Amino acid sequence: PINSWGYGKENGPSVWHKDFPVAQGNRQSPIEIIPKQASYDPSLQAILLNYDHCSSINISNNGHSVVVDFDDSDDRSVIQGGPLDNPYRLKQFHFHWGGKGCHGSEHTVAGRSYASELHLVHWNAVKYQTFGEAAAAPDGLTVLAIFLETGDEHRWLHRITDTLYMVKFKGSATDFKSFNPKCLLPSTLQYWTYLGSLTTPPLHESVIWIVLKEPITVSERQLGKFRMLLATGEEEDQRMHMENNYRTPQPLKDREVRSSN
Ligand SMILES: NS(=O)(=O)c1ccc2oc(=S)[nH]c2c1
Ligand SMILES: [Zn+2]
Repeated sequence: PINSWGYGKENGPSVWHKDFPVAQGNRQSPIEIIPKQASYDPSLQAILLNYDHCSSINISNNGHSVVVDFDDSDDRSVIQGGPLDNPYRLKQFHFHWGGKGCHGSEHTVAGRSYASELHLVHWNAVKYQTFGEAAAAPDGLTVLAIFLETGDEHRWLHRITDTLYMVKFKGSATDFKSFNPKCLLPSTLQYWTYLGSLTTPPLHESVIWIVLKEPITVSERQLGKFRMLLATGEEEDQRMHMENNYRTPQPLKDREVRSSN
């Protein structure tokens, strides 16, 4: 069935095009970012994140990642500025990670990948009525991507990793209130930006990507807790750990990557 996609040999990124032909489209994500080939655009503004009154609702395991959902019924948590024409509302954030070592990010930078990548997903509530409608529109979504590299322990990530045991199984969810993702940002907001897509099915070409240049540092121990999550449900007897849930870079085709200062 169409919703059985995953990251395994039989249902992974190399066969997604069978159910989702746009996988071979002209603005697919992720991409390899080559800093020297990115064009510095002085007209690009700074990224503005107004997350102060953000309201996270819950944390859940959808079998592909662990997702923190937000109340997006008003403009309390928005991203604006940068390449954006209007504010985009925060809907959810989730992660992609590897099995071990330094693979796991989706975007790569001059051939190097990071251990993990955090995606903060926002939608254009000025032009569209629902997330679903925006997710299918060329300027519908903006995803802020943050690289995670391993090193010292991240002082705030434990708030997430301490709850992962409660969402071990696919389909599980638990309350996760008043978490402000601002605590997961690096110290500078320099970025690359380009037009791309969702990196998981349905792979809609609806994302204005904003990829931060500066990674955040998390410990191997913290990252290890993500790998204890299961891609399978409690009732399934064949347990599969959730890891290597990343798509590899796609052809840049006729796109340019712009760089902020
Ligand atoms: N990995 S990602 O491109 O940020 C992304 C963001 C939102 C999504 O909603 C569906 S459905 N699939 C998605 C993938
Ligand atoms: Zn993602």
